[in-house]
Amino acid sequence: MTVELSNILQPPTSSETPVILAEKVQFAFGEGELRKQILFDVDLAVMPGEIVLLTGPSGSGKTTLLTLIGALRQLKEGNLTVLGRSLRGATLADQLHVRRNIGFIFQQHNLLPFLTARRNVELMFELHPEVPAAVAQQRAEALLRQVGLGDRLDYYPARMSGGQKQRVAVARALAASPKLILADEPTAALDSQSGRDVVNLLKSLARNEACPILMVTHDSRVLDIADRIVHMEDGRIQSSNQSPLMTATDSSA
Ligand SMILES: Nc1ncnc2c1ncn2[C@@H]1O[C@H](COP(=O)(O)OP(=O)(O)OP(=O)(O)O)[C@@H](O)[C@H]1O
Repeated sequence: MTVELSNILQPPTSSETPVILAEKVQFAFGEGELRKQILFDVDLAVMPGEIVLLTGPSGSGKTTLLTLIGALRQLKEGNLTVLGRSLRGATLADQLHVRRNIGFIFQQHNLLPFLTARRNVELMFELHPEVPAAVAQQRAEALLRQVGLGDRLDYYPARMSGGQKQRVAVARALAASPKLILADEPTAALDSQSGRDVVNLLKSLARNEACPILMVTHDSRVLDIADRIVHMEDGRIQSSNQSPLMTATDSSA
């Protein structure tokens, strides 16, 4: 058997290492009598390039799990490794490393109202001072063109529709070439067509950059973008499946 030197010198390829690995994750809000456990023994692995949707009833713990994965909350029980960093008892430096490498998209676009579309996207690079301003400007402009807003570069959020604002949020999330996108109900505030446009854009841009996505959604209209759907109930993962569309496509092949 021939063993390539490059295989010896290099660590396992990233395709073999989960971007997110949660093992027996528990989480509770409050202390003592007010303690309320929200997550129970959550196991989840997301591989590079995967698009995984997290569904489940209101209050089942989806957002809580997403914020733990995004290093926006402190994990105390169980193990959670994101982008190669263990988040249990993580230092602030580790948390910041993980956050800097994630593109976040929320239900509300969270654009700054006093900045233009272009400046809202460029703002991401304040977390990356190593990127020269001219490069940041070019990247912001190119992404806004890719999301179909080449003619809105200097518009303020107040002059854009909900779908356009969410497209700016997609451009912003992808600006600094994140290694993971976490999206929480990104289509909830949008009409059906705008919602589809936003997730299709997100999918194609993320695919171009081989960036995995973990998206919380109640929106049955966008389930077909998923490689896999993970369903949560009462703080537990109930099932993990291929998307209905993929299953339908497979069986018709
Ligand atoms: N800061 C908090 N303090 C106390 N309890 C909280 C806090 N945030 C969320 N919860 C509770 O944790 C549970 C899970 O909330 P979470 O937002 O994770 O659910 P979800 O599945 O994302 O719900 P939805 O689909 O409605 O957004 C809920 O019972 C909620 O009331």
